[in-house]
Amino acid sequence: MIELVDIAYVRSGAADLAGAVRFATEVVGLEHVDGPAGDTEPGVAHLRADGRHHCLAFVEGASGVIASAFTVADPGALALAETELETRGFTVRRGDADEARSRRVSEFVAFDDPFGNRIELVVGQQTLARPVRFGRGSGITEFGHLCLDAPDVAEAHRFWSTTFNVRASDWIGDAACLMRIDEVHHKLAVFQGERPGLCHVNFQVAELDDVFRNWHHLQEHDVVIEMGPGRHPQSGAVFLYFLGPEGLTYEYSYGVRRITDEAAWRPRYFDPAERGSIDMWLGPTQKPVTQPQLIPEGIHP
Ligand SMILES: O=C(O)c1cccc(O)c1O
Ligand SMILES: [Fe+2]
Repeated sequence: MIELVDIAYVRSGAADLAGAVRFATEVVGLEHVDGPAGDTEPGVAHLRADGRHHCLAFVEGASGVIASAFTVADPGALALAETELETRGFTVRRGDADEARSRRVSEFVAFDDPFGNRIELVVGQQTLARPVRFGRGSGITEFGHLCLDAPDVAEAHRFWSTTFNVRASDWIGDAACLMRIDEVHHKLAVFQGERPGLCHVNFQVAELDDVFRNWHHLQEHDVVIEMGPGRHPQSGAVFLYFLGPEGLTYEYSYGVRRITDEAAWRPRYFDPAERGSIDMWLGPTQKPVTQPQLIPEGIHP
């Protein structure tokens, strides 16, 4: 059993790197760590939400997720994880020094999950001591969770829960499984999708008001709201999903449940066919984009 400590980052390709960074800072509110004053690395931009050096890295190139990363405790744990994954039949690759530097970690290994999602396990993720210089006052407090796509959610849960210290917190039938690695209701989710991929990245905000302020801000800037504001019956969080450049879906949420009595928690099974199973406020599940011409260049892929 491999012990995951936390989520670390998502690394994603950006065909228009400057556009992806502009959206992440000016719209989402993240800090561009290696902006004009930072140490620049050609073709890579690091975005920060909390103490971590970054939780999102854009790499100039084809759009789409490159890897999703989790922290393990120390180099010994990483070495054990490497052996364990190889024993289970996975091809595991050690990152080289340049790759580790770009990720601001001391060491990492990479492998593909059974569905083809590239996963990286890291140690020594850099922490920045200075406060986050948020690009906008969106109220972000931290990188909340990442959500992967897989064609078979039950099989994905089986993989994650038997290989790692990952437990199901709640199910939405065979459409989704929300999984925890610590007290937070979920830091990893898997949604049913035809292909592997990144379903969304989530950022927690400080107040309920931030969700609604952000909603207005996004609307004023003609950002495509995919769903919300609404309330997830699973984590209890008030949420807002919106579409960024390069096809990346972001989620703000406030008020995610913490599971403090680990022994007492039983995962619940919500029915994806029930209208309130994703949004207990019964909002529309997808806002149709009726006027795509209103979406400015660089905001929508
Ligand atoms: O927070 C949740 O409970 C949740 C539920 C369904 C889908 C999500 O993305 C979530 O974050
Ligand atoms: Fe989510």
